[in-house]
Amino acid sequence: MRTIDWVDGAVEIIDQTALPGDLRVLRLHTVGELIAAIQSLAVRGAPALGVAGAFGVALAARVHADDPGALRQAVQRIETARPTAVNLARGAQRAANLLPWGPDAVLAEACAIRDEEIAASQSMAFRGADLVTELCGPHARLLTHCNTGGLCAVTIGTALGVVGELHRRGRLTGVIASETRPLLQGARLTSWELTQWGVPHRVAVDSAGPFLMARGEVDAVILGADRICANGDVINKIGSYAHALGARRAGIPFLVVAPESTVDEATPTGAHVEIEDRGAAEVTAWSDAVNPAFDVTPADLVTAIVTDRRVIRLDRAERPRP
Ligand SMILES: CSC[C@@H](O)[C@@H](O)C(=O)COP(=O)(O)O
Repeated sequence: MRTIDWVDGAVEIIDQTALPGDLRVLRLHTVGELIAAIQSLAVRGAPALGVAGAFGVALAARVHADDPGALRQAVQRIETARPTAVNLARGAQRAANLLPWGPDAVLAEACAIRDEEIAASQSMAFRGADLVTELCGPHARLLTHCNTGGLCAVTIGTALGVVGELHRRGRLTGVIASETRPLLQGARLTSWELTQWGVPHRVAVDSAGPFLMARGEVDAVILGADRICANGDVINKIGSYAHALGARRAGIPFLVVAPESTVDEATPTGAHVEIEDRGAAEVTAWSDAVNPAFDVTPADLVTAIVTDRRVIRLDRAERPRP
């Protein structure tokens, strides 16, 4: 089942706010509905956001075919619906480049982006599984953060795709999914996906990760990215940096799996990236709160980045942009 697709003139998504209780499909007919789905995290995760951005422009191209001003405004609203994952603006912009050739050309480009993400997921799963075995030996116990499965992409996923591939190869001896406060992408979504795939796993509270590593219960941390900067800084779900510090202290690899569509060679470092602030309400109803949705893991804490085309060994001074 695909997380996001174009079906009979509308965008269909799995509503990730309803999981794990309900597996519900939403049909989005307008740019407004699509933006609301992005902002509520009904569709989320960097690769899926790239596809959503492109399909959003395909929707806009149909509705505003005769109104260039409204079309431009719709594209801009889609690109900026969430700020941190580079895929969203990139996917929207790629589809928007086809606007002069009409709505069918835009839709074809959006479908190409969808298909490229499916191929990228498959490629990362193989490449990442090989690297985990190289670094950790024939049997690995992995800790993952946030949700990086098929739900964050179109199918398969990024880091969780590697976990699934290692399971298929019989090379996995344990998975810990950190619950990922406050919206519980790990406890709700990763746990649901691993259950669907038949992968035994346990959920840990976020703050337990570094201690479990220190106690020798984890062979590597593996997670995704919303943006990878030219110097190798990794922007990902809040809590990733703490896991990187724990991994460095425990002396285990910290692996980032993300498609090339997430590598932003135009952004020099994490200091240049807007970190989404999702407001206090998601954290607590009874006291003030600060709620940054992502953090920056400095490049020197990252062992390797696995994309669909390359393995960048940051521990050997390689960088996304040489
Ligand atoms: C390749 S998925 C990697 C990231 O997009 C994922 O870990 C993440 O941080 C998603 O954040 P979310 O706020 O759920 O969209």
